[in-house]
Amino acid sequence: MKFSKTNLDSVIIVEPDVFGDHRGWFMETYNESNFLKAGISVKFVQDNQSFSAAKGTLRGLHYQLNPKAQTKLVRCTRGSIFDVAVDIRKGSPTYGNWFGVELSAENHKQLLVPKGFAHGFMTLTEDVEVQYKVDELYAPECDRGILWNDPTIGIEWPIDVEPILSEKDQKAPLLKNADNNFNYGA
Ligand SMILES: Cc1cn([C@H]2C[C@H](O)[C@@H](COP(=O)(O)OP(=O)(O)O[C@H]3O[C@H](C)C(=O)[C@H](O)[C@H]3O)O2)c(=O)[nH]c1=O
Repeated sequence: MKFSKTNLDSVIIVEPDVFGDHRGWFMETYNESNFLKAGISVKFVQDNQSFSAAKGTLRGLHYQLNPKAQTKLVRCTRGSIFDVAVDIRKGSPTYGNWFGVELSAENHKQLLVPKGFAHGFMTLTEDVEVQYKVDELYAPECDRGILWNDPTIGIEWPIDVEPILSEKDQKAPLLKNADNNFNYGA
């Protein structure tokens, strides 16, 4: 299992070891001991899965406020997505900066999105399944969003068509107007 840093501290790309043979392949998709050895201490309590039928579906940018903030370990098990994390910790040297990476059933890559970061993805194919582990239970009262194309963040989404969005995501606020109780270093 390989852990790679990104331009955002604590946002990590995780690449499991894949064991192929004549039947196909096997991989450990999560291993607590490997994460602890990599200095990542997290206790996941919920697994999520979503299906998006159309290419260009965009889910995000989402996060849960403290005290229900979530660390997420995201992977794509069918098709392909462009997965994005945005630093929304006030006072962070990378506040408002984003990182994106292609996660796919093919490349087996995962993205660790820590508390204090908004998360979203755009599907790059049809019939996409995304699975992710979170370390806090769903708390709708703490569920918040930021507008996917907030110009102050400037995410370079890879498909230049109008994305398919939920009503909630269409109405999400800009980062500067979003509820935010994340402070860098807190
Ligand atoms: C997140 C969540 C949702 N739900 C229910 C609430 C709604 O009735 C329905 C769809 O929820 P939502 O539209 O928020 O789903 P997504 O747009 O896929 O949002 C998720 O996708 C983005 C990329 C994220 O990072 C978040 O984890 C999460 O917000 O599932 C639950 O019952 N439990 C949950 O943990």
